[in-house]
Amino acid sequence: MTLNPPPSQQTPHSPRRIPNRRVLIVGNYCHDVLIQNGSVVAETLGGAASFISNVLDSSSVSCELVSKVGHDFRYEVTHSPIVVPEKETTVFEAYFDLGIDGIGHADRVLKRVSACDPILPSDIPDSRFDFGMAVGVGGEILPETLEKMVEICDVVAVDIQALIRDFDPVDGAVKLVDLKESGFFHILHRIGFLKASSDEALFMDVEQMKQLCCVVVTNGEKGCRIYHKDDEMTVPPFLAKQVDPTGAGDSFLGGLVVGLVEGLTVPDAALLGNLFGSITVEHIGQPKFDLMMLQRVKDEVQKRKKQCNLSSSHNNDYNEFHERLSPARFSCVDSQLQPKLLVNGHSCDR
Ligand SMILES: Nc1ncnc2c1ncn2[C@@H]1O[C@H](COP(=O)(O)OP(=O)(O)OP(=O)(O)O)[C@@H](O)[C@H]1O
Ligand SMILES: O[C@H]1[C@H](O)[C@@H](O)[C@H](O)[C@@H](O)[C@H]1O
Repeated sequence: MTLNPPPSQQTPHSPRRIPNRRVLIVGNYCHDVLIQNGSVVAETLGGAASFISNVLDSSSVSCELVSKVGHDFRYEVTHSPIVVPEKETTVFEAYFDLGIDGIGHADRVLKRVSACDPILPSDIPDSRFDFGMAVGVGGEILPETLEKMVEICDVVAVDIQALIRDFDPVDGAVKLVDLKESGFFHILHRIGFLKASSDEALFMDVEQMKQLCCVVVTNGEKGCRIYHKDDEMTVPPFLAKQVDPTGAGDSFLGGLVVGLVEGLTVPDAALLGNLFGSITVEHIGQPKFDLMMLQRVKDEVQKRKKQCNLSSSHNNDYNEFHERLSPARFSCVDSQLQPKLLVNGHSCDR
């Protein structure tokens, strides 16, 4: 199975004089408060946009980020957000001791306790991009925002959490609505990739969506599964010692897009996604990727591209790529230093 990136969903536009910028990330930064047994165990920079830009920046993939925060935003970030002085930054509380259902599904209960402004089409630059990533966390992506993204980006990857989250009016608890009722359904035939966790995938019809775009369902320590038209396949995980699952799906999506921008096939790019996801669960908050590991991954990606160019028969053998990436992944050993406050009992031993 090849599962190559779907062709671009470009709308007709005049011939380009200026080359595309590479990746546009749209989604608000937030403050994450991690709570266990009634106590705050960590406060960190959050938001899918922050985890994704961390992966892209670390992998030297140039990106532009559109994000809104309030006057109280606390973090130094590489990609400056738009500050809305009269608003507060989006805040999520993540409760790690509620709602664990015994079979590893709900690893945390999330409450959005404050929400910054939505991102409007006019907040997004008018340039063209190779990839767009619609990665809201607190309802900040509007249907018209996504419409603008599909117009200016060759391929758009969407995290379903940006589309199907609803928030309890009293305590902000995150609820999910069916994708068909989300108000975004009419735009989805124009996107390239839809990423969902296995819990979120229950809120869409995968059989229907895989006809419209490439669907990627992540499944924690089990890796991920890709669906496109009549093809589907599982892409294996990397072993990790889980400390905090926050941001794993975001880093996964970052790794997937790094692979696609580099010209890898979808399964190979998903392997990079699994790699960055597995490293992220070993950290509380934003992972700092080991420089040696990043260099080894870059080298392996280049080797893989050469190999695929030489022989199309290698295209489907992503197991070999997995074997080559595994040692690179284990050069990143600082997980031993992390306090293990948020282990959920679903981690793997190396
Ligand atoms: N315990 C783990 N061991 C190894 N890899 C993991 C583990 N947890 C997550 N991953 C990797 O990260 C990817 C994304 O994880 P997951 O499916 O938990 O996403 P998610 O629920 O969207 O995460 P989040 O909402 O916390 O960002 C997985 O497909 C897998 O590759
Ligand atoms: O920082 C986290 C992270 O981005 C998660 O993917 C998202 O589900 C949460 O809402 C957010 O607080």
